[in-house]
Amino acid sequence: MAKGLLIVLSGPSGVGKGTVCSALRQRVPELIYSVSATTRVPRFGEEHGVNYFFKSREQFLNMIEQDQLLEYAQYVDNYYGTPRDFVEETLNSGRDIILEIEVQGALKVKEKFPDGVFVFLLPPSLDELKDRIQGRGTENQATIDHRLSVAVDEINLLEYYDYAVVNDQIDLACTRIESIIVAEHCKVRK
Ligand SMILES: Nc1ncnc2c1ncn2[C@@H]1O[C@H](COP(=O)(O)OP(=O)(O)OP(=O)(O)O)[C@@H](O)[C@H]1O
Ligand SMILES: Nc1nc2c(ncn2[C@@H]2O[C@H](COP(=O)(O)O)[C@@H](O)[C@H]2O)c(=O)[nH]1
Repeated sequence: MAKGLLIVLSGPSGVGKGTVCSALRQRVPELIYSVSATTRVPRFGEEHGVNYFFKSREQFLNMIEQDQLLEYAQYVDNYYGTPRDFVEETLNSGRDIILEIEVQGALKVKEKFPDGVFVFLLPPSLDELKDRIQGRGTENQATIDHRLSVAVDEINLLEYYDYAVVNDQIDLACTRIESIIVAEHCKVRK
């Protein structure tokens, strides 16, 4: 059986990865979502096992030690990582999986899965990025400033990705990513 596609969606904080990914999953229900582990505290309405597996620092370090993570990164004040077994089992069963992760982690995944499809989501402008992250209202000002301060360095790593998608409108960004997935399925593998 052919393996599924590994799709990695990255981009700076506040660009709309979560929003676009949710909309994409509504349109492509067979697309499996990789739930990450994190040491970040849950935001209002977030659920363990749905949005993230929320872990203590000790539990997270234990997952690293047990080699349970495909990749992990320290981003701003917390750890984030992708549980390995779920990704491998999904791909081996022939289903496509999407990882919504930051750039350091995405580049580690690329080393392990060079055949993955790496999509970078871009904001229409840096001012719009700032407005979106501020407008979400989930982080304090110091965290927002920290996240924005790494955003330009993250965008500078765009060249390591296969596709750049501008998230100007959610529906359009989804259509672009859906088209990429269709094209990747039609690709002649050599
Ligand atoms: N195309 C868009 N136009 C306007 N607002 C948008 C668009 N896409 C997302 N947003 C808004 O921008 C904010 C940030 O979106 P979202 O939380 O999805 O970003 P993210 O990239 O997942 O952020 P993080 O990496 O911090 O988790 C949200 O309030 C969301 O509603
Ligand atoms: N390297 C990884 N990055 C991840 C993972 N899961 C999420 N993320 C990214 O972290 C930042 C911050 O997320 P937030 O939920 O606190 O706003 C964002 O860019 C996420 O995409 C992961 O498993 N590995």
